[in-house]
Amino acid sequence: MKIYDAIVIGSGQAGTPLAKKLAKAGKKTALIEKRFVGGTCVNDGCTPTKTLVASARAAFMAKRKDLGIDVSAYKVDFPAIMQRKNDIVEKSRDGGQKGLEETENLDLVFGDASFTGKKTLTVKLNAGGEEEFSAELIFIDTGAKTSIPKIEGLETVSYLTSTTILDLKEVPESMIIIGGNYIGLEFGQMFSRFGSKITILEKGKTIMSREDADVSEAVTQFLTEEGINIICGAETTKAEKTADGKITLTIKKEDNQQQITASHLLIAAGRSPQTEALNLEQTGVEVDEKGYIKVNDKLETTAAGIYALGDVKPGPAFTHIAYNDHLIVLKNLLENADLSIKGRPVPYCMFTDPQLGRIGLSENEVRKQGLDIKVAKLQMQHVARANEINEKKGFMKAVVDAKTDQILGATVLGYEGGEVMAVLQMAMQGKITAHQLRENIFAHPTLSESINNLFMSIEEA
Ligand SMILES: Cc1cc2nc3c(=O)[nH]c(=O)nc-3n(C[C@H](O)[C@H](O)[C@H](O)COP(=O)(O)OP(=O)(O)OC[C@H]3O[C@@H](n4cnc5c(N)ncnc54)[C@H](O)[C@@H]3O)c2cc1C
Ligand SMILES: NC(=O)c1ccc[n+]([C@@H]2O[C@H](COP(=O)([O-])OP(=O)(O)OC[C@H]3O[C@@H](n4cnc5c(N)ncnc54)[C@H](O)[C@@H]3O)[C@@H](O)[C@H]2O)c1
Repeated sequence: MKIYDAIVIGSGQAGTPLAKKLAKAGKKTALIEKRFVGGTCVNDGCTPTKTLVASARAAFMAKRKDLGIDVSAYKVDFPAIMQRKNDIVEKSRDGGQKGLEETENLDLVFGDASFTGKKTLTVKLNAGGEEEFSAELIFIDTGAKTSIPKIEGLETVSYLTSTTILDLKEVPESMIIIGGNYIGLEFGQMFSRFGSKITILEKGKTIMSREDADVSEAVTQFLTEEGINIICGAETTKAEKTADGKITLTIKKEDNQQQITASHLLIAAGRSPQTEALNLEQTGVEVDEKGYIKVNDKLETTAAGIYALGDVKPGPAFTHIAYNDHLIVLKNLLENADLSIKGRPVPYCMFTDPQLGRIGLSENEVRKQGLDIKVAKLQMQHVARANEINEKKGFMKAVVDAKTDQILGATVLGYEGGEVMAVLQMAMQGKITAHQLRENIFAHPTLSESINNLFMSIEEA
């Protein structure tokens, strides 16, 4: 039995920095990872997808003629695109691994961990054999994996997930995507721009059903204009392989039934926590009905000394949230801080083109709460910078408390929407009022400059 002060399971966006900092603080630490250093974000999530989104935008720009440049011929060199993606992923993964290996007091162990007792684990080593580990402090950062919906015949067709799609060798001729949210929409637009004929099937009434209706309407419009077929309110009842190796789905929409065939199928219908293999029954760590580890506001599980961070716990599943989780746990443990996840800002950005940057409450959420609010809204076509670069799709919107003039939430659906959203996030955190922003000096002509005009729209309303 190898005895440590701390064991971190999973080298994700919380586990990697946590293990490193615990070791640097003098705690003898083991970081156990079954696959690759960096977890989902580096290997199968943010890094590869945003690298590919950039290539897809380059293809889209080559096709556009509106800026007066006519690229008479262009080719999507898919192997080169994938090689660029692989190079960036490997550089990040290798850098992360080297950093861990060079950290004193830290052992990086490649293997699959599961509990054998309250504070003991067995690790099936990737190199072969098994080893027992024990520590008083254990941190679970095992992330999530693709959820596979129950569809008759799905097991008979070879479908892709957000992980396996990253190994494609050729651009699919056509692809059906089940799920119309982050993963489905980012991959859908990307592969459409690479040349695939894309159909997105969403079971909800709209795509991006957690967002305001004006957001999902605008995104539907720009994706449809690019040639993507979006079918909402669609239940997939059956999957079959055709004689020529394609995939046919039977879908039911209201009382109508229809069949759609494509060369490829991507499942993007959500993710579920990786807790099954952990054998949590051996500890006092409880999970909810979906398998997420139950935690309190300080990320402590129901077992003393065991913490859960990142996507394996309920709540928003983003890299920056997993990273923030590690800061909360670390500072509470090592610096006697009293940090919690309660009330922390949860910004996010969906990397369609244009992007959707979001922070705080949506208009819908605020109205449901019955708060007295004012809404500021500005179409991107009225933004000077957007006109100059001809990126006029989308809008900016902010919800403002009528009494305090504080911003409660913001939506920036537009070119580099995530960056403009971050400016509004800082204003919210710094408690800068809508009135102050209306008159603030921003450099001209930037996209952020239009924050003046956004808040002027309240006065004009
Ligand atoms: C396609 C895609 C695109 C995304 N894009 C974005 C984006 O643009 N922005 C954003 O903020 N977020 C994005 N995300 C979400 C983001 O990747 C996750 O929120 C983030 O990686 C969560 O980090 P984590 O620390 O919880 O776990 P993960 O990064 O998932 O790491 C968990 C690690 O634990 C390991 N592990 C699991 N079980 C065991 C075990 N029993 N023993 C040992 N090791 C184990 C896994 O191998 C994995 O390496 C994306 C996700 C996907 C799938
Ligand atoms: N840019 C980003 O920040 C980013 C990008 C990608 C992924 N992510 C993270 O990854 C997670 C997973 O993303 P996701 O898009 O797979 O999941 P999601 O849970 O956000 O969305 C899944 C969508 O699939 C639909 N759906 C579920 N079952 C279906 C079925 N049988 N048929 C048709 N539609 C169905 C749901 O209604 C929903 O709209 C997200 O929580 C997100 O945090 C983030």
